[in-house]
Order: sequence, then C-alpha cells, then structure tokens
Amino acid sequence: MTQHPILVVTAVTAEADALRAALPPEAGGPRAALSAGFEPTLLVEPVGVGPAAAAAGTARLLAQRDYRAVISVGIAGGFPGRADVGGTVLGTRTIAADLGAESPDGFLPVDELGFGSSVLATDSTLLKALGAALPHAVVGDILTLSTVTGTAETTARLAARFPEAVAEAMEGYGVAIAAANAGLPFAELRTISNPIGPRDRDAWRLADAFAALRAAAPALCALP
Ligand SMILES: O=C(O)c1cccc(C(=O)CC[C@H]2O[C@@H](n3cnc4c(=O)[nH]cnc43)[C@H](O)[C@@H]2O)c1
Repeated sequence: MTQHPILVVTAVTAEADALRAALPPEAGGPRAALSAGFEPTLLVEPVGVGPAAAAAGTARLLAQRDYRAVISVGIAGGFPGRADVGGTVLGTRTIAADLGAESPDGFLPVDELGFGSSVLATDSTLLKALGAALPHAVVGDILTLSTVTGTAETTARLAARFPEAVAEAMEGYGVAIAAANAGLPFAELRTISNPIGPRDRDAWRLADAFAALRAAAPALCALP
C-alpha cells in the first residue's frame, strides 16, 4: 500500500528551494515525474517566519491532505560551544522559550501558569532515523523564540535556563503544535547560520547553512 508523504515545513522559500534541489526525483526533487498520479514521498512547503505563521501554515497544509509525519527544517542560531556555524542539529525537544510570563523572580513558563506545555518531545523513531542518516549532527533541545536573541545577557540566561539546548529558531514549536493537533509525529532539523549572541549580521554564514541544508536533505528520504 502507498504511504502518505511526509510534510517538510520551512520558514522561507530559499530554505525550501535548497532542500528540493538536493532531493531525488521520487521525493519531489529536480526532474520529478510530472505524470498524472505521481506522488512524491516528501512535500516541502514554506509557511513563513515565526511560531504563529508556522502553526497556522502547517495546520492549513495538514487540513488539505493526509501526511504521515511533519518535519520542521531550516536555518538557526547555534549556542556557542554547543553547535558550530555550518553544522547540523537535530531536536530532541522543541521548547517555546519565551511563552509564559515575566516575574520579579524570573521567567514563568506556561507550564507553571497552568496553560499547557512549552516543551514538546520530538518523535523518537524519526529522531533515530535522522540521527543514523546524519551521524555528525549535534542532538539536543531546540528553542523556539518570537524574538531572535541579540545580546550576551539573553544568550547567557537562555543557556543557563536550557542546559540541553543546542540551537534557537523561530518556528519549531508552532509546527510541532500543529502536528500534535493532527496526531502526527514531529521532528526538527536545523543548520546553523550564526552563533547566538550580540546582534552581528556580519557573523552570519548563510552560504554555509544553506550548503548544510542541501547536504542534510537526502536524510529526509530515510524516514520511515
Ligand atoms: O537581523 C538580525 O539581526 C537577525 C538575526 C538573527 C536572525 C534573523 C532572522 O531574520 C532569521 C529568521 C529566520 O532564520 C531562523 N534563524 C536563524 N538564526 C536564528 C537565530 O539566531 N535565532 C532565531 N532564529 C534564527 C529563524 O527560524 C527564522 O526562520 C535576523
């Protein structure tokens, strides 16, 4: 019996294009068969930047047809000393790091406010398959933030609050919420474009991160 495809969600078109360019035809890559009834094993779709666009866009796509899993893929900032620029990371958990309330005693996550969970585990079977296909990837928590970290103070605070976090991005938690609402397994794969820290656009290595995205794309075809 034919399996439903996997939905690969990116934030921007450039990320989706980088992945598609490196996929084989059967996964919807270049020279995919255009015959009627052809069904690629992966569908790669950009949905916008940030957790709200990611959740809404993923939910819209999931309502249009059946999928068997959802993967959030794109570039990210890496915690210095934990994930290098140009490297690849796989999420064990996706954490909405700024979803909650400030207090004089520190940040209170939604979990402590009684409004659900800011932490969603990724699917162990998907993570195992991605890890086997990408043995050099760093594995750890990936934070989702609406505001890109841009100071040493925030970097240090997040690194201390999330000792297992290796990277931060802006979409994973939104994609994961949509996948969970649809009852589908979720995973997150990121390549590192910049170190998390004081804002410095000159430190961005987009070409390295996009090259790593292209290198990682075939691993998506190994998913069960
Ligand atoms: O203008 C800036 O200083 C700036 C700094 C970091 C990121 C941006 C973006 O516009 C990134 C949006 C896009 O890329 C992902 N991303 C990449 N690096 C990071 C990061 O360090 N922290 C959070 N997100 C990052 C993100 O998922 C978005 O899709 C601009």
